[in-house]
Amino acid sequence: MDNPIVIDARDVTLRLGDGDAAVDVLRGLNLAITAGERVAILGPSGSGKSSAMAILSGMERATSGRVTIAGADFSRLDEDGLARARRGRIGIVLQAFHLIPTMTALENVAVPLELAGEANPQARARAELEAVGLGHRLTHYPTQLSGGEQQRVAIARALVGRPALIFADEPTGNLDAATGETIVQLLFGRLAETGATLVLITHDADLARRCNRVITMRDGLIVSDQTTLQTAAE
Ligand SMILES: Nc1ncnc2c1ncn2[C@@H]1O[C@H](COP(=O)(O)OP(=O)(O)OP(=O)(O)O)[C@@H](O)[C@H]1O
Repeated sequence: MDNPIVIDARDVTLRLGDGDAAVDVLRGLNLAITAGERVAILGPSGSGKSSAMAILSGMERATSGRVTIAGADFSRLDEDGLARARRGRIGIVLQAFHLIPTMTALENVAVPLELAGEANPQARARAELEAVGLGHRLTHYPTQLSGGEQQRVAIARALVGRPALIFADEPTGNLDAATGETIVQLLFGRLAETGATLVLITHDADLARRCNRVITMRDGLIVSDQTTLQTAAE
């Protein structure tokens, strides 16, 4: 059987600003992504990558068009509905980690489970941190962790609720090359273990090539969509 479609975007547009200041940031995005794919979205600054991610991850509503994510029609939901729909479906890893500074690593990772009212948040958060090699840093605060360690916590937080989809926006952008490589390997390893689908936003063509599909955006449109020969093991 074919893998299910986890992202189905049809004719998605995004217009920001009013009147003369209005900008057509997305000008008709069509995209279908199936479960287990690792998709890079590449493109120059201002091409609309982050805006596409904001819509596909339910952080922002499209101006027009239809977005279905893991079975939920995001285009019909209001802000509260989007927040609920994101929970359990979507995990996000950002360049600047975005951990909560007043919470320990363990508490940060438990947050999505607590918000979702799930059982045993602390025990599951601990297991997830152990899976990213941070079992010895459970009670450390973000400022007590290196950049690479903070990104491991962010990966654990993104995956702990077992979402169908992970969005990563320049996940190695704040890390040196060696640490970035370790983080990419860790992220891809955890994706293979959990079965989550990846959408990776990047400027970095080398990083994009690690994915099995590379989409290039320019001026609010997809201008190329190529499947590569990468396999899940790489
Ligand atoms: N609130 C806004 N009002 C008007 N235009 C906006 C607004 N936010 C973003 N834009 C414009 O939308 C376009 C796409 O921005 P977006 O951040 O999605 O691009 P990007 O490809 O992710 O760029 P980068 O790689 O630099 O992050 C840019 O031209 C930007 O100036």
